Amino acid sequence: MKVTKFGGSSLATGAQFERVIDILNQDEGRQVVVTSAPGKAKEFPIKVTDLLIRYANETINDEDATETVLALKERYQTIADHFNLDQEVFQTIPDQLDQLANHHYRSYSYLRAAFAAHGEYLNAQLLALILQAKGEKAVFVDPKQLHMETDATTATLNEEATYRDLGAFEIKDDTRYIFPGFFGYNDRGEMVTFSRGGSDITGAILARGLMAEVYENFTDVSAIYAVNPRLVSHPAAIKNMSYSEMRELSYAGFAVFHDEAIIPAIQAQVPINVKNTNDPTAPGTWIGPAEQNKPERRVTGIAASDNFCALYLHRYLLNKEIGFTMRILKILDRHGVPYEHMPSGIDDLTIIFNKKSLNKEQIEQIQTDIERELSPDTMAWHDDFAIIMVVGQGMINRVGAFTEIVTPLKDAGISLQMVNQGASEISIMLGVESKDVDNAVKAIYHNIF
Ligand SMILES: Nc1ncnc2c1ncn2[C@@H]1O[C@H](COP(=O)(O)OP(=O)(O)O)[C@@H](O)[C@H]1O
Ligand SMILES: N[C@@H](CC(=O)OP(=O)(O)O)C(=O)O
Repeated sequence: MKVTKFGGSSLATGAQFERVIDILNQDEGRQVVVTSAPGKAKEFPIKVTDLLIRYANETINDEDATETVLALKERYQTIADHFNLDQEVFQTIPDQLDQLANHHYRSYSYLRAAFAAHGEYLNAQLLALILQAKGEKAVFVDPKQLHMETDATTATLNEEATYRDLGAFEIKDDTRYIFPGFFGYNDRGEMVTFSRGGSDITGAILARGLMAEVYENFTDVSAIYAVNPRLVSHPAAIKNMSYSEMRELSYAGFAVFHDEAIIPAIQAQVPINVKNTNDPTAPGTWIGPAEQNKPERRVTGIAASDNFCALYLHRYLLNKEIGFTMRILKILDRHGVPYEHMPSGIDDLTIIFNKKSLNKEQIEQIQTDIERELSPDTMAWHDDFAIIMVVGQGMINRVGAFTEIVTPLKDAGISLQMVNQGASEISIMLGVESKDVDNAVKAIYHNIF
């Protein structure tokens, strides 16, 4: 049995749904299907999830949501019309959109989560209705088996309860099960979402919990490329790579696959195959254990993200001072702020944060506390910090790899803010100013590939 996830671009229009149904019919093993919400298409420049977030905000602010609701209904209606779905059968979808605003929610966070989750919730129902209308045995599954913990904004999976329930989920040979991606339920029966792009995570959890032979992830590119195809035209395709390589690359900006979705696949050793809905015969990219996925080249991929900010600290004899780092961690803990990386030198230390993890007020408070409690000689806040991650199982011995990466930056006149060749032997992390990041990635890519 395979778990097959389709991204928003694969389910954006009726024509895309038709491709998806063809793909399902080509392989009886594709029994567990995960849907995203309808994504962007030429005629629809806004993702359904973003429309739902707008609808949620309008509801919270008591604003007129008529236009947004109409736009949402139109997205699902055009898909239903493509298949001449009986209007009476379809009607449950627009009805649920109307009802969303009438429910009671414990807080605005739960309201936002429930609204956002409905993109996939309704799309999975619609796909099941279309398949049923075609005479196929397809059932929509409300993902009650996905148990979520804590509040709506920092939801995590309750692994024990989830994998226990998935272990008991019965799969009949002749049936296709259509699960919505992106959300689960907490103990109180409230919908709670993963972070954006989280339908990939649902697919991976189902692949692990239902012991799939493969986790297929259908998107709109024929492979994962060595560099973002929006940056370099016709980049080298990655035929296969290890779980660890994918995790580092997706963490650092390869938006094609969610970085947290690797973990359940690793835990159950389920291979992942990223494929293209619009080019389904292309082999795509395989991701699996390192032993079976030997690298073709020293460098597998180069990812970048400017989603970071950094605090630079300098103090002479920092290396000799016991407890300096511990006091920094205590300050961060006090303000509830996680950090991403903390590379250090003999007298310097850089703390790198994800921009989404802290607000302006926290930034100011952290700096005030560090100034007061640690008296650094220099302290500088970098708001425009980007990270480049050069990743490759083949770099493990690294002889020559560093020169290959850094020389093109020097030649392009790009100043390196930070280099971290830390514990992970398969990656080298570089910090540059955001304005330089695209040119830096292109320069490294063209020097290596
Ligand atoms: N290295 C990469 N290889 C392939 N695609 C990438 C890469 N980095 C970023 N992308 C982008 O990821 C997109 C696919 O991810 P996403 O938009 O989330 O798809 P889906 O809607 O199928 O979930 C591609 O269209 C591409 O622009
Ligand atoms: N629809 C959600 C979840 C998701 O995974 O979408 P996609 O598969 O289109 O990236 C989002 O937009 O974040």
